[in-house]
Amino acid sequence: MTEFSIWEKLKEELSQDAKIDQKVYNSYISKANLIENQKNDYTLVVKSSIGARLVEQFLPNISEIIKKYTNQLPQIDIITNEEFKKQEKINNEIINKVATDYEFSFEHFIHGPSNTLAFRAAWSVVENPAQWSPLFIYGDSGLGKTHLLKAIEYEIKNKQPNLKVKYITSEEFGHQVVEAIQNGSDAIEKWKKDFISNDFLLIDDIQFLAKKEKTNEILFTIFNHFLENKKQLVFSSDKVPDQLNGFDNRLITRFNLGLTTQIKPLDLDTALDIVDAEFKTQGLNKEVPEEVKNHCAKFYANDVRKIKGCIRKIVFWISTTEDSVLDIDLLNEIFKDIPVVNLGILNVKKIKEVVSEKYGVALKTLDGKVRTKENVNARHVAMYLTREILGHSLTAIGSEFGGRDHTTVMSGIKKIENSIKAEKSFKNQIEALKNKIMSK
Ligand SMILES: Nc1ncnc2c1ncn2[C@@H]1O[C@H](COP(=O)(O)OP(=O)(O)OP(=O)(O)O)[C@@H](O)[C@H]1O
Repeated sequence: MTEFSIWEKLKEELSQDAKIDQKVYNSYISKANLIENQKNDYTLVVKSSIGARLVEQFLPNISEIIKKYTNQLPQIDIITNEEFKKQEKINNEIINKVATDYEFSFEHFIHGPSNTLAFRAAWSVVENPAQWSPLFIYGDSGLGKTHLLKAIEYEIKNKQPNLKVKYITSEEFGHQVVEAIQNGSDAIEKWKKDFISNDFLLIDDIQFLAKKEKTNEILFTIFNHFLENKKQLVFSSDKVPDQLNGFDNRLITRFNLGLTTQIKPLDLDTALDIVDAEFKTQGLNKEVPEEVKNHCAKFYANDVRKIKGCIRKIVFWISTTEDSVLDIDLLNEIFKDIPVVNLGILNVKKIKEVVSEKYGVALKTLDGKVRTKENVNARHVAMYLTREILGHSLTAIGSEFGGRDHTTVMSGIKKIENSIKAEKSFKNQIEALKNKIMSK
């Protein structure tokens, strides 16, 4: 018998019990709910605290009736609706927190050549707090910076609960500073005190605090406190400290004081491991052909978020379309509305082939160091088209074109953009190349 039917039975019997005041029954017992927490352990939820007190005196009667149905004397707690809602909220928060936190743990961070340094740096912060402070992790969007910050938070919270750790996005940080400032000097001091009481402070996407003078001033004092007291700071950003515009120089110098580490676009093996893990997480009970995995990994190696999105889409498609065969043709079908995701056709190699043919330069010189005018122009065009068609990040393009840094890539792309603006014939030439690549 479920707790619901027990309760319905109980109410029937209680309503006929001469020892129970009818007013108490009508106002409270008939409107209460009985919840079974575990076997033989119940919570009776009553609408108000007065009601709870009145019903309490009938607990022995209620227990006896339950025993008639379960053969055991139950444990019953009485709480009010309000208390119940609060408790339920806390329980839900705990459940959600555990689920999301665990997803972002070190165990779930797949590492290989492209991100292993950042992974090890994050882990060393957990093992030897403050030895490397601040730790500054930078890299393009979707490559796991937040994941590593949250993994540090998860690890400290669960394994070293004596240490206090605070993870915060820079937007939230800025928002809290503004709110505290609006509430006056006592509020800002109280807020700062609370902040510096942490042993670990992890601020995500610090680039969003650029040009926020007052917030940066406060960050500066918090920063100094952490350094002076040998506590751990961790920042993530999309750029190295020296390229962060809109920050005071004294903050940039401090960002550089500890350990700075990059997460690079994924190498193929790491991307493939992530693809495998994501297919497993999504619960696809079908063999995934190597060529499909390869395409997902290669195409999205510059953003894990996109790898995950792509796999979710594939799994959804497979689970809703009967008899579909998971192969490259199916991928092209799934992603046909997004031309750049035409997985069977487009990749950097194809772009390089079309460009080298057009300008009559050898394919390998596009990655090389030869700086004749023709080679440099062809290289810049190929980089520009890689950005334009595939949407790869500057850093990714740098590694795809012979290990160049992203500023070199940026200036090459800029030159092509300027020429497109200045010369109609050049613009047409680039358009024609683009069409050729897209239709290849
Ligand atoms: N190496 C990895 N192993 C497993 N999952 C990863 C890895 N890198 C990233 N992810 C997952 O990819 C998604 C995006 O990662 P995350 O939010 O950490 O990126 P980010 O670098 O902080 O991006 P942004 O700069 O846009 O905030 C998350 O679901 C994260 O768990």
